[in-house]
Amino acid sequence: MSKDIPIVQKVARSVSNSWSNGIAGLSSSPTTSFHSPQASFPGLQRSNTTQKALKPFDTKDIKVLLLENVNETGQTILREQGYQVEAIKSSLPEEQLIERIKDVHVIGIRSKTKLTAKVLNSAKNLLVIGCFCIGTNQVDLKTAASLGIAVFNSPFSNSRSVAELTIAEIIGLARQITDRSAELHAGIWNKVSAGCWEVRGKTLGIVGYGHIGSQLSVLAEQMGMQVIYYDVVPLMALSTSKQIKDLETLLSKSDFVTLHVPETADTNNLISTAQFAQMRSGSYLINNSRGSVVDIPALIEAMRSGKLAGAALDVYPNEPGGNGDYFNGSLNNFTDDLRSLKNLILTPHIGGSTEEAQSAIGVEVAQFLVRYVNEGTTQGSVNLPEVTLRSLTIDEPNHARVIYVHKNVPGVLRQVNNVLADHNIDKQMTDSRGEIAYLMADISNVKPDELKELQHNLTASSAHIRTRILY
Ligand SMILES: NC(=O)C1=CN([C@@H]2O[C@H](COP(=O)(O)OP(=O)(O)OC[C@H]3O[C@@H](n4cnc5c(N)ncnc54)[C@H](O)[C@@H]3O)[C@@H](O)[C@H]2O)C=CC1
Ligand SMILES: O=C(O)CCC(=O)C(=O)O
Repeated sequence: MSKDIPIVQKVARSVSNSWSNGIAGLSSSPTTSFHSPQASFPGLQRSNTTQKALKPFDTKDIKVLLLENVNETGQTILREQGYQVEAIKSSLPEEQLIERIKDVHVIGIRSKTKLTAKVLNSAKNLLVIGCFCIGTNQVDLKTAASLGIAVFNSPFSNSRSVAELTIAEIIGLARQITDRSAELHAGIWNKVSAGCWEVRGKTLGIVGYGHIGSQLSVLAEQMGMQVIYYDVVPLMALSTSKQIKDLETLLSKSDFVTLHVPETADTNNLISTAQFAQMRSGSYLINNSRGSVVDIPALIEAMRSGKLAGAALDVYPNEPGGNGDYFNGSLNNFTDDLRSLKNLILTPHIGGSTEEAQSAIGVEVAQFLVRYVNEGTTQGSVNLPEVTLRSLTIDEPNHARVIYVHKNVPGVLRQVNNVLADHNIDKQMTDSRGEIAYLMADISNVKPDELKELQHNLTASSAHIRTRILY
């Protein structure tokens, strides 16, 4: 298979000046020395104008910490901005994370790093979090929003990879491939057909018909499977698949059940003893979603009793921060039981681990991070309101961009506009999400020595969470 990574849309170096109450280490003396602009996000620009790229401080003052082996594509985009990027292959335990996160402005993680309230409260300079994956359950999104820290993810760049892994597992379980392979690796020739099946004509029950579930349904139908799905919201059925009104009915009709739901309070132990009882005898369960979704002791019991003919697990309640011989009792006390079971495919959370997915995720999330740091754009954020303004251009030399994250309470806009009253507000956009609101305003005729006062006055409001001024 080709190792070539897909052509990556490079983000040109384009860093705005930033005057932020939360950033230590950045220059506090903005100048008017505007630099040659480059277009980094063409879609957001007006035609025939060139985006302004401003650098009153050295871009290497932006510190980025990337954990969990974030793909080279993402690292390159961030380095090309001039940011100081440190990339580590594993995740970090909480105490080390608290130490390391203190002075970074940007952190990039995948599914293992837990950004809890305790960790976030120690991240005094943190502007933005990039989850280089789909799931964001590892981040305390509410606390992040309350601190004015934006969170981005990659909503579907690895969906196809997870769907393809699931297809491989459906056939692998039906034919007991991993058992036969393990036997032959041990020198045992065991040619059997009992309990091995074609998948054609069998019923696949998909729980969670989002990006992954619906993609999987198309692939499964192409192999001649009948697809039914259960989701908490009504969703358009692709091809000939059918939505089922409740989980119990889906479980009782499916030969293969596969889970593609997020980790939430409602999906915790979604499949437990009662649900295994509702499944068909000799059916199969696949969990490529999150470890909390399946009650593993109940699964072990269902496998031992013969109720299940096989299962595949890619995710576990506790997963190690890096690679190594961790699949023992130290993290999860049921690992020995799992390892002893036949026709149980165990994979180390590799659903999204393909070259294609990782390089695409690297680009997508790094671009979100750059846009947020340089321009304040929250489009794509999973925890802040989505706000964007078209770029400032070199035709607007004395403009500044005010970014104001604040509590969503009455009277704030009046206060902000009073502070900005001496300037023309060229464009302004504000939106709220729950208790948090996000305002962006481009103002003209701003002299460099007025920036400090603007910053001070905006920060004075009791509703203030975070103010940045880009100019
Ligand atoms: N193993 C791996 O490497 C990977 C695992 N994942 C996991 O897969 C999950 C699903 O990913 P996507 O399909 O992209 O998410 P998605 O958000 O597109 O779809 C999830 C679907 O689940 C439904 N849902 C939520 N709660 C439900 C419940 N209680 N019962 C039934 N349906 C429910 C939602 O309505 C939605 O349609 C992610 O949240 C992530 O945890 C994602 C990528 C890679
Ligand atoms: O590849 C990873 O680290 C995480 C994949 C995953 O679970 C996700 O995208 O939610």
